[in-house]
Amino acid sequence: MKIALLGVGQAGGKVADAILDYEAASRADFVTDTVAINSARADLLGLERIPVDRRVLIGQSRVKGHGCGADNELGVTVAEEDLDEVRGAIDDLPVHEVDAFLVVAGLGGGTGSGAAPVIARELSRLYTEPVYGLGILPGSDEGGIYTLNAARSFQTFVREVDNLLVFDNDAWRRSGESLRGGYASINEEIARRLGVLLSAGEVSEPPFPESVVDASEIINTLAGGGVTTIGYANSQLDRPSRGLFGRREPDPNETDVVNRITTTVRRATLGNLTLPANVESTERALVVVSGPPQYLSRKGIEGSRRWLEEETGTMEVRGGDYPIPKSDYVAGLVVLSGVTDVPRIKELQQIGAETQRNLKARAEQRPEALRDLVWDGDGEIDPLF
Ligand SMILES: Nc1nc2c(ncn2[C@@H]2O[C@H](COP(=O)(O)OP(=O)(O)OP(=O)(O)O)[C@@H](O)[C@H]2O)c(=O)[nH]1
Repeated sequence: MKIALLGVGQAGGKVADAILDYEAASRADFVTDTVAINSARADLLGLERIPVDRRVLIGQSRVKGHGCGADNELGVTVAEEDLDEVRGAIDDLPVHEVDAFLVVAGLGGGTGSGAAPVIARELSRLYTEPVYGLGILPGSDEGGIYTLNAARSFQTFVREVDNLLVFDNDAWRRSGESLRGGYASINEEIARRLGVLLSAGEVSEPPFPESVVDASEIINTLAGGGVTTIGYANSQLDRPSRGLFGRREPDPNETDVVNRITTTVRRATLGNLTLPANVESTERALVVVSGPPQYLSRKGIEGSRRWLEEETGTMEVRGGDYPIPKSDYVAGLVVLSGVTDVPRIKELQQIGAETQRNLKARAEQRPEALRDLVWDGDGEIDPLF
């Protein structure tokens, strides 16, 4: 699937950069064009892969290139005010070569959280191609305001896109990974998952897939809107070295191949989702199995599809393969689209609502508290003027 990629805010830009890294390392060409949009000049300068002339600074007259400081209403305002600048960049996109748009942003801050839904709405207004969002949820240790921002942006973003793919920074941390050392490894993980999905149907040299996951398979899986979570797992291959004279590797046993695929797909679905969700609440699903061609099997993929049908209770499960000859592992990627039972979103909304109540109550008490602080109780002290 060919996409136009728009990274909004710092997280959006960095994840877009990571997706371009993945593309450069893979055999496929799936990003037609990229645009980074931010209100912080330094964040735009820090990007590596997105071309300099595809970086758009918004909100300069209001925030002077310093970002929105986790104020996502300001994020909305600067995007709306500078929509012409954004439109200018979008106008340059070779839209005839694009199957869909992908707008990426961290939902906890100001710029990405506020501007991404505005940009998605504008893309939907201008083009007939689907507009997907990739929203990153903040870690729960980031604090109330980030959670409230994410809860508000989530509601709006879901409404403005054709489907919102969600990645929860918290789920990554709970899986035992650390957020320390920056977000580099988490961004690589996001890029890998999207990369496998989007590049599977865009292989330009043999071996070609037996069962191609093309753009229409992805679009049909994401049709109907809502929220999507993506599972991924891989199984390391113990491949014999080729020896001095490049002996051909013996073909693996068929039963082992099938078992490896089905186990990997189960692991991807049950323990490794970008947003933990009750699998039974899935509306549509898609499975892609990648690896060296001799480790891919129609029987294995069919078995995984059937297993997913049973597990999700939906009959709409699509599937295909993505041969990568030099890969050292077999990977299973599972897209669960239209999930509705997602405890983390409920938690986010609950904490967000508490934070909002707390902020409102404090704002109401503040004028009186400040008056008490500034004026001496008996009014004996005269102000200067
Ligand atoms: N996965 C991932 N998450 C990130 C990254 N950087 C920030 N985040 C998350 O995204 C949220 C928003 O942060 P930023 O993207 O820096 O914020 P912004 O959209 O630029 O907005 P302002 O800085 O407030 O103008 C944070 O609360 C983090 O949860 C990143 O590189 N990767």
